[in-house]
Amino acid sequence: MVKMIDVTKKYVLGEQVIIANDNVSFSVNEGELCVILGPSGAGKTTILNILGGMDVASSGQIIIDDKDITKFNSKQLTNYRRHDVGFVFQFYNLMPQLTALDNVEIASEIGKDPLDAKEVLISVGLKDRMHNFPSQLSGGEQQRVSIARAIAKNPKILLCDEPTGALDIETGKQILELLYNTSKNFNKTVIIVTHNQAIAEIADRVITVKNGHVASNKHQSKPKQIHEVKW
Ligand SMILES: Nc1ncnc2c1ncn2[C@@H]1O[C@H](COP(=O)(O)OP(=O)(O)OP(=O)(O)O)[C@@H](O)[C@H]1O
Repeated sequence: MVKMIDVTKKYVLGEQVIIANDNVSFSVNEGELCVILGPSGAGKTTILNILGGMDVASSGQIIIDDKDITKFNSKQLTNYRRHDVGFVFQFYNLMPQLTALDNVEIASEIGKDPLDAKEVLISVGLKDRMHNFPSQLSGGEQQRVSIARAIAKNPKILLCDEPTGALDIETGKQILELLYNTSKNFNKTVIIVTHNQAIAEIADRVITVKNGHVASNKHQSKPKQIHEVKW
């Protein structure tokens, strides 16, 4: 369902050419939770940005549901970002002047087949906090809002860049559990980028990235449960 084939991304800075992704190939199935693991600078965020249509590959193909998004024009790419992809970031990126509910509704309204914003907020455990502003919520609660925002527009794929990076261990585990349940209950493909090895233990698939290329791609038939993971 999500397939990268020989994707290379080069950044040209004057005389300098930086190869952020070097012939990256992998695929992730529908409903899988995939962790892309690697050290700082390995090229993880670049992969996520290219998959999400926020950056363009220098070469290669990105097949999403049998369509090559590298062939999309800018309107098709905007539609793809709008309808097919949900993003979750390390620092939530919520709109501070809007309540949790409004933050989720504003995103769901642009979806073709959105889920009910209130129901999604209830499903992420925020039944009693949906009328609060982001500044009135803890980091973990804000991340739940941002996940609800991504889920509510009912995309095919959730792309998460260090979603637990700003959270303590326990809150981070709750967020991972939520992402795992999202992949299973909503049958979404969830891709998480992280440098935290422990997170990889809960994944259906672990893709390790080093110096811009895929060093390993492992399917885990029995991933660990969140409570078994230590970091
Ligand atoms: N816009 C850009 N212009 C030039 N170089 C870039 C740009 N974006 C990323 N790079 C370079 O590409 C390489 C991969 O960066 P990327 O952000 O994908 O790594 P990462 O694995 O996500 O790192 P981190 O975990 O630190 O976020 C790095 O060397 C980075 O400096």
